[in-house]
Amino acid sequence: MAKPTLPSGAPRVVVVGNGGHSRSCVDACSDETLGLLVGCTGSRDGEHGELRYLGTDAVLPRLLAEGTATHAFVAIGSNSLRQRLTASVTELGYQMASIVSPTAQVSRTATVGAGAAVLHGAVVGAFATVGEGAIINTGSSIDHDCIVGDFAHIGPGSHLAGGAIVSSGAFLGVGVSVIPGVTIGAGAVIGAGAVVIRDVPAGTVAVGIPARNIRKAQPE
Ligand SMILES: CC(=O)SCCNC(=O)CCNC(=O)[C@H](O)C(C)(C)COP(=O)(O)OP(=O)(O)OC[C@H]1O[C@@H](n2cnc3c(N)ncnc32)[C@H](O)[C@@H]1OP(=O)(O)O
Repeated sequence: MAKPTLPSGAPRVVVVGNGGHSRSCVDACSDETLGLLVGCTGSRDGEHGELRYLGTDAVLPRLLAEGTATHAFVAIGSNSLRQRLTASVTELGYQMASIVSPTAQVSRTATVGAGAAVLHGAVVGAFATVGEGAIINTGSSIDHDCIVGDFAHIGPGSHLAGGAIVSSGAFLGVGVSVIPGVTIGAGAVIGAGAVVIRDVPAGTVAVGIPARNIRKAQPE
């Protein structure tokens, strides 16, 4: 990626993770909103496609100490791993960057937490809240007054109607619809294409139309 000219005080951001979700996040970055992307860490050497690979996560303390990076963005699709790595890089002393695609629409009355990603074409409605480290994936929408908890993931093309709540660490697969006012519990998993019309308990897998609880979610 060509290095833009930025003010000397601009955030210097290392992207933690170099898999598919990382590629989507970097594609949704703009230099104006994020700062200078200095490269990525991860386990798959040289496979990011866009960012310079800086090594495994073991290089993170050095990057911070030498001033190569000031901020981190954890670009990992797994909710639990993203949460653990966020805790680790925060402990190291990194500030957390968040990503909002220039093609996303975020209401001026909405809040987007540190470390969150709002990807291409997503819509975050009036007075909605996106928690820390949450993912609002490509083409999804969360309408007015929705709450998406910390480290939750709203999958591509999923839609939350007004006032719906997706609790911390929950995952909605691609193309899920949630009717107004429903609460999805912490760590719940909602299968692709489901239509959720009633509350889903924490730690439960629910699938289908209407969504039915099929089992307990396994720890990731
Ligand atoms: C950018 C990105 O790519 S973001 C990532 C987006 N990822 C996704 O959308 C993945 C969403 N994942 C799913 O939908 C998965 O099927 C899960 C998590 C719901 C369940 O996965 P598993 O635990 O492996 O379930 P498994 O495949 O064993 O299926 C269990 C049962 O549920 C059914 N089932 C599974 N998923 C669904 C679904 N989405 N809708 C309806 N029924 C389903 C299966 O047919 C099966 O039924 P049966 O017992 O009658 O045969």
